[in-house]
Amino acid sequence: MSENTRELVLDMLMEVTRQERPSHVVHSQMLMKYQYLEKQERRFMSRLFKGTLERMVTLDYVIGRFSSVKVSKIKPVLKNILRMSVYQILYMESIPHSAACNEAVKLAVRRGFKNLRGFVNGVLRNISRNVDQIPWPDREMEPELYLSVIFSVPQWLGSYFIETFGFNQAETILKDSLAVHPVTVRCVDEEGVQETVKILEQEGVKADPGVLLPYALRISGFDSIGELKSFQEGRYAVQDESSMMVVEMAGICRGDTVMDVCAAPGGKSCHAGGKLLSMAQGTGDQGHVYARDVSYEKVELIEDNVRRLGLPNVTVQVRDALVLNSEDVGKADVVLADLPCSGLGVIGKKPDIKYRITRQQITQLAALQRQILSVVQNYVAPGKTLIYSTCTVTPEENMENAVWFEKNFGFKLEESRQFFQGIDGCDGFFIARFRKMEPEG
Ligand SMILES: C[S@@+](CC[C@H](N)C(=O)[O-])C[C@H]1O[C@@H](n2cnc3c(N)ncnc32)[C@H](O)[C@@H]1O
Repeated sequence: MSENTRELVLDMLMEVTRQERPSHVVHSQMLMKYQYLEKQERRFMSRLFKGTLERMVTLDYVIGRFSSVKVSKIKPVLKNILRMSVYQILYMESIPHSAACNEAVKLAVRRGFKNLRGFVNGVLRNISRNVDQIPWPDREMEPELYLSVIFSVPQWLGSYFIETFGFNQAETILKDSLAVHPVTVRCVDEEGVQETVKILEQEGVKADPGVLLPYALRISGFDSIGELKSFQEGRYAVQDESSMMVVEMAGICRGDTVMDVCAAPGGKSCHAGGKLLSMAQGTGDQGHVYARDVSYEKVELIEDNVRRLGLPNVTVQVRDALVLNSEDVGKADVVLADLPCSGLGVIGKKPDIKYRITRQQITQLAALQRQILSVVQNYVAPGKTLIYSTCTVTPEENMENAVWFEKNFGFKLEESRQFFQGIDGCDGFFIARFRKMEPEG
């Protein structure tokens, strides 16, 4: 790999660790921007970038064991150079240790740390010589530190998971977050899944069935999904099966009015719109989805998906879900409230979440969810449905909020499901379906 490739990865890591942009955005922009690079180089960059981020706590632990300077005292650029080099040494068998060390030293010099090249070289050579003697924490004696270091999560999060789920389930969830998973897609033509499989195979993509739904596929063996013709033609949408379950559980009927109050990038709105279209079956009764989000930037993401998937019955609007629209009161057959959350069900896909989230933010998010629910419940027509969902696993944001909602508003909790990554074969996700009570008399 060229020096330049490693330098690009360093820049990407700097952007994420300075909290300028989320990792999935930095990664997809890299794939778009460097389309001219060899496939092999782009794969190397993806692996090194994602791997280093995913394993950051683990890498810092190892650096800390072999460095004379405390990790917290190492300058951010040098720290990221060390992290990505230790990642190569520990996890990339095809890279000789000497190459990882030499390239790191050159990179440090190019970034103005000429006088620290001995330090970088020393730490990396020391790690390289002792890969088999790293003193990892003990699973039985130090369970919290063990989860933190082995599965690369902040220690408070490891402790929180143990407290909430017990050690074994916490370990299963965290282990799955580091596993390599195929990309899950929702076939738009639910009846034509086999045809989509054939088209994907012609593009050199492996497609396996999903575990929860017949129209879900797990695809792998491609570089960037945006470059696949089948994707550009709108044959499928990238969506986890847990998220597809939202529309499945909503019980949408022909001609329904659906309000998706936090819709970007439009996964569930597009699913609902497609379902309504296929239910219409030439009757012209296509129903309607109002897909809303808080900003123009967010709404543009929904528009892109609606356009690509060709859905005439989805209207995209900028709306703040915290502000009541009086003209919508009692108008919806289905309100989808897929609310902002801590995202702990998707830390495998978006590893920066696990480093940024705090215990206090979980509590704040649970309160925000309550606020939004108390506004958007007004849009549900009597006898109709509200779906509350999150891509997280914390009881505070999920079942506790569902119980609170049933207790405080005129709704009946009809069904709820909590999915766990590593247990249910999908992302960690929560869905609750409520029915609005009809007025008495
Ligand atoms: C979990 S995501 C929604 C994912 C989406 N339902 C999908 O399936 O593609 C939560 C969304 O809530 C939006 N959001 C946050 N606060 C909001 C508010 N006050 N009003 C409307 N949307 C908001 C965020 O911009 C974010 O896009």
